[in-house]
Amino acid sequence: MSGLQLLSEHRCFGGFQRFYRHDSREIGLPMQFAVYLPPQAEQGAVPVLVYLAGLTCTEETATIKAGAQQWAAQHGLALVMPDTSPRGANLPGDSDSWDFGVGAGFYVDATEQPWAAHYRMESYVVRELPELLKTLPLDVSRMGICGHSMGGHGALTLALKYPGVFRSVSAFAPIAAPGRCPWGQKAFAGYLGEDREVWKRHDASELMAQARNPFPEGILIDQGLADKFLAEQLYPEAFEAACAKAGQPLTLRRHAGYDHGYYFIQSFMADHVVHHAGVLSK
Ligand SMILES: N[C@@H](CCC(=O)N[C@@H](CSC=O)C(=O)NCC(=O)O)C(=O)O
Repeated sequence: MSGLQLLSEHRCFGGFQRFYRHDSREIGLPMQFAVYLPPQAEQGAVPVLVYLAGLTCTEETATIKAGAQQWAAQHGLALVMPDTSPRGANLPGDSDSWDFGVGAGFYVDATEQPWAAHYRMESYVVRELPELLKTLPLDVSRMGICGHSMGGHGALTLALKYPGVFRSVSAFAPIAAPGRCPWGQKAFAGYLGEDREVWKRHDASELMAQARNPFPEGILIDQGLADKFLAEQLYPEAFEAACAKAGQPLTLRRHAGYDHGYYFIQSFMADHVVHHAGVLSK
């Protein structure tokens, strides 16, 4: 018994788009996630690309808007799209703002009260989800991770913290230095407390500055230059500098005219799937 409840299944590019619900051990509440199984999964276990979405999103957002399934079908990659926070905890203030609490779990394990009991998105993504995925035709020894904005922060930090879990990493417009930006400072103070040394353990630019070329096949980041959040919230240049210091190959592409939304993500999704498929097929 996997404990997974299949909520819906839809034919999509020769494979299946599925939505699951389960009682989460780490979160202590029911959680939902989306899985795209490409046609190749009918022949055997396929590699997995985990996609972490941004603030205000659910497991459905990128499933509907990112246009990733067509490329995943071509390259034989499964897509796993989790939710962005616990839901139903009903903690005081958890729905007062769109950048903290519900829809804004920031992919960390909270240590502060009242968040610590349920806001455990790091352990959920890194430990519980792979165990659940083993019950599907998925090869969790070949997993990559990608994400957007808050999810880009999640993808970069979880890849850097758990290189044994994720073999490839990429991001769209990631919050690349959360310790320096209002979104990150608010989330880290709320979930982790005021100690900035603790924040550094969850900050992609700080983690990368201490690393030594952990992803020799490179990291891919796309960033729109018409992104309204770029100057105040994202700091790709901090991650770029940290990669240079660490000897980490980075392809950081800056695109004139593209904003922060899913039209931008759709435009470059094929390249991200190719990036991950190239690493995970070896
Ligand atoms: N409500 C906000 C906008 C919220 C927003 O733009 N969310 C982004 C992620 S931002 C960083 O994590 C997102 O992906 N939204 C979903 C979508 O469908 O675009 C505001 O008022 O500005």
